[in-house]
Amino acid sequence: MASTEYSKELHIALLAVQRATLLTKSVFHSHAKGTLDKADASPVTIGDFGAQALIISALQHNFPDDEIVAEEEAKDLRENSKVRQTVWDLVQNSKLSDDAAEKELGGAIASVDSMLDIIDKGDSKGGSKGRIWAIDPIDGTKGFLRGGQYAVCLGLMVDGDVKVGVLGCPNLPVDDSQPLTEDIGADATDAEGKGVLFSAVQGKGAASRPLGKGSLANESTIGMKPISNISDATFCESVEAGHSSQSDSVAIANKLGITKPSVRMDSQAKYASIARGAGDLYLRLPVRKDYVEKIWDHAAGDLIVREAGGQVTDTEGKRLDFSHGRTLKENKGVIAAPKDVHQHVIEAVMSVLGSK
Ligand SMILES: Nc1ncnc2c1ncn2[C@@H]1O[C@H](COP(=O)(O)OS(=O)(=O)O)[C@@H](OP(=O)(O)O)[C@H]1O
Ligand SMILES: [Mg+2]
Repeated sequence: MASTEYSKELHIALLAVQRATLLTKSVFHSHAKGTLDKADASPVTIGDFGAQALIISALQHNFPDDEIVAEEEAKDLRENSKVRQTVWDLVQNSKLSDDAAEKELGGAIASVDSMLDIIDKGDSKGGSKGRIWAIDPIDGTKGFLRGGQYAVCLGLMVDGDVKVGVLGCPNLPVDDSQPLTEDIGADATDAEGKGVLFSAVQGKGAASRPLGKGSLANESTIGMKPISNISDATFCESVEAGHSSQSDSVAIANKLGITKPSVRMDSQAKYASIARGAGDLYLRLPVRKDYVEKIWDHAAGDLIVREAGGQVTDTEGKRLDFSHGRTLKENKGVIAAPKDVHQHVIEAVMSVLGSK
């Protein structure tokens, strides 16, 4: 592998997200359909803990001095031995089939107690200094549970700036050119041709490759689709009306002359989908004034879209600011669009939200 800036970080992040995403898929298959009482926890809980443990263990092996901001903590596992054992069994059985890659990630976690300590290493406060990884082990909880879109998310920030981003999207089509449709998220799990790893390094563009089970070869460069007429745009938004205002998005679409209905999908799969040109815009419009977005819900997607030729800001046109700890407390909502139309979209957003 050529050694350029952040190439080791990218390589390890891809392998770590690949291994964790495969774990979440196995949880979906073994726990989603009727065995919940045995596990005494929801599959999302088991998948979240397992994926977080695997990613942090790989990061600690390779970058022991880096800090980590991750969504979960081990408290519930420490208190519930049945769930703890379920997660531990799963983590022990989640190995990449490529032995050399598994070795690069540091191999197996030594014991159940070290697994708990590893999960709790994601408690950094974040901030504007140093190297900090942001992890969302299962983003799009509801999507995961319904067999739709979800993403395993990992980003590296250096002094508050995102340098590397990786998204594991097991239920998106491998084919970058497949257009988004209304039902792309429904019942997609394990259908033929599904499962993608997206990545970006600052200044080096964005790429996709099949999630697969083995090597990371077959990378393709991705880019946003040029839009000649904004009224032809396809926009994505959250499935959950509580996460993004669906009435405001209709008003903004009207203002832009967009007639196509939105494509609703859970998770950072929205960022990935527009970055590969399968859709054009991502609107995340605040519903509750008091909600602050979390950095792990946006770090990887923000970089992947910007490296694919897009711009990502909040609803007032300010870049997302990852230097304020675990949240994006200086931003409200997210607007992602191809660079050359982004300002036009922001004007429509501000005129709709400003007139409320
Ligand atoms: N009120 C409110 N407003 C905005 N965002 C919220 C809100 N509440 C939660 N969240 C976060 O949304 C994350 C999932 O985002 P999605 O775009 O996938 O939403 S949805 O799943 O389609 O509903 C979700 O991430 P996960 O918990 O990892 O799924 C939350 O961090
Ligand atoms: Mg999330």
